[in-house]
Amino acid sequence: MKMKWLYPAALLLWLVLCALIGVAFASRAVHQAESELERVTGRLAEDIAQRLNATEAQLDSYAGFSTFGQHHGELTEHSLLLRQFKRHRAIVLGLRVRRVNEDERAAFERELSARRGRPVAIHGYDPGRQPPRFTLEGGGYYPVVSMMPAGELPPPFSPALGMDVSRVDFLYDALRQSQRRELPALSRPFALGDGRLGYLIIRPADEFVLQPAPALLPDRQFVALVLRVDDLLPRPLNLPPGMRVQLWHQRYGQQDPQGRFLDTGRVARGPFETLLFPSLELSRSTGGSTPSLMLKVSWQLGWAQIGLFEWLVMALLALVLLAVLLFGVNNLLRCHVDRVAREQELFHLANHDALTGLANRNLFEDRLQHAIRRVRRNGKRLALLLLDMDRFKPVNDTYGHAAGDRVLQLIAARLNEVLRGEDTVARLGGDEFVVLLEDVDADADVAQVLERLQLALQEPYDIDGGTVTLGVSIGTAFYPHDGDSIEELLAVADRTMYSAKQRAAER
Ligand SMILES: Nc1nc2c(ncn2[C@@H]2O[C@H](COP(=O)(O)OP(=O)(O)OP(=O)(O)O)[C@@H](O)[C@H]2O)c(=O)[nH]1
Repeated sequence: MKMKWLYPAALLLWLVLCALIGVAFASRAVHQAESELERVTGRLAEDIAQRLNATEAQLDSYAGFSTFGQHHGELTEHSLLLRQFKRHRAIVLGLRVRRVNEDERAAFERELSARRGRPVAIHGYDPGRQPPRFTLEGGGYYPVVSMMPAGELPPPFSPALGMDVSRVDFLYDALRQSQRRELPALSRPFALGDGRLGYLIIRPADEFVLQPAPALLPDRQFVALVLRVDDLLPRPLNLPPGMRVQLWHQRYGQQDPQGRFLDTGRVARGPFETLLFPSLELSRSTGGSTPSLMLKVSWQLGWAQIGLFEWLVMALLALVLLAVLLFGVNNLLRCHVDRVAREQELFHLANHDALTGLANRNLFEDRLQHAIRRVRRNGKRLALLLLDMDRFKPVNDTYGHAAGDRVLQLIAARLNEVLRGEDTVARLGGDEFVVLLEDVDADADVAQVLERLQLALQEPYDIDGGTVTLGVSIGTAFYPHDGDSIEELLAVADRTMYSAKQRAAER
């Protein structure tokens, strides 16, 4: 049996095992990455919530002192606000907004103009126009009644005094949210004057503080802060390679660029990496007292997930596996070769004569059987020659058994020399040999072989201590003429051999 397939099979097994090791290490890396993603997402969500809570606290204190300012003058309010701004760099602007009904509008504008010392009218804001166009429509208004600082203001707040918040959809949306929940609400982000992103946080002012100012009841007042988006998240973000952070307003879809607070952008990965490694993602709702932001952290994993140590361990495991497999295959092959050699040896011992190396009776009968079957098909003849040496016993008696053995070996060698390769010669025992000639065409051919055998075997044999000469008596039998079984053929050959021996003895 050929065992050459063992090497490719071992190589295939090795590749499969290497792939399994790779998968095990990769799944371990993915598991670690999942924990890391959870940790980073939790940390960011926590951070954002804390920052928004701090901003809400600023807004709460602004709500307090803005009404206080109405009693003690705006100068006091502004100086308190300025102090707050200095401590909290993220704050860009503080605003106070008040609801004014249509029938109160004229009185309100008069009062605001008198307070500001210049004409102030309620106006809308159309950011689509360059320069922006300020318009006004009927109904109720939410004009800005106070703002800080009053200098260079970012759109949509320039000029903000008297601007109707309800005409800016995203600001009005935040205002309505805060009104409904009686809690702070966030607007979507918008561009500040310096091009950076800002957002507005707004809440109703504390009405019980307004009690001593009946002129303002039943109007609702709101306070708002405009803050920089940059300060909503820790800087730098310190993200692992390949990680992407997206933060958007819950009232906008993830794909809507209007609601986007932050997007660190997709990280480029090779096609092989995207094919082999999974992409993980985790979303969290975050914010202050009313979570209004969505945080999504996605992570396309890649080669970087598997560290140098893991690569080394994998390479080592692969090498050890290869060595073990090659060792196993070599051992298997060696065992196989040994077994085949042992089988061949056993076969030889079972079918050959130990002294001369010629076929024994067993093998001879087998060959004869095969030859009879072949000849039955092709109609040819077989000849069986039975050889018995004359005067062999005296060799043993005179020169010893070892010399007799040597002579038997020399006889075998001469038989092999005289006969063709395809003829079978066997030792039946003692000094008796048998020859099988196949494809015999004519009797003359057999006679020729008999003569050659007799000449060769009658030549003197050199042994230790002298030279011996032997005779040989040969009996013949033909298949199918003399029988069609081995026993019949051997019996006929034995008879003719015996007659030949007698003739030789008489001479
Ligand atoms: N050395 C040796 N002698 C053997 C072996 N096997 C048998 N013999 C001997 O060979 C002899 C064969 O006997 P025979 O055939 O009667 O002897 P022979 O002198 O040839 O007599 P004829 O055949 O009548 O001429 C016996 O003496 C056996 O002991 C063997 O393996 N080695």
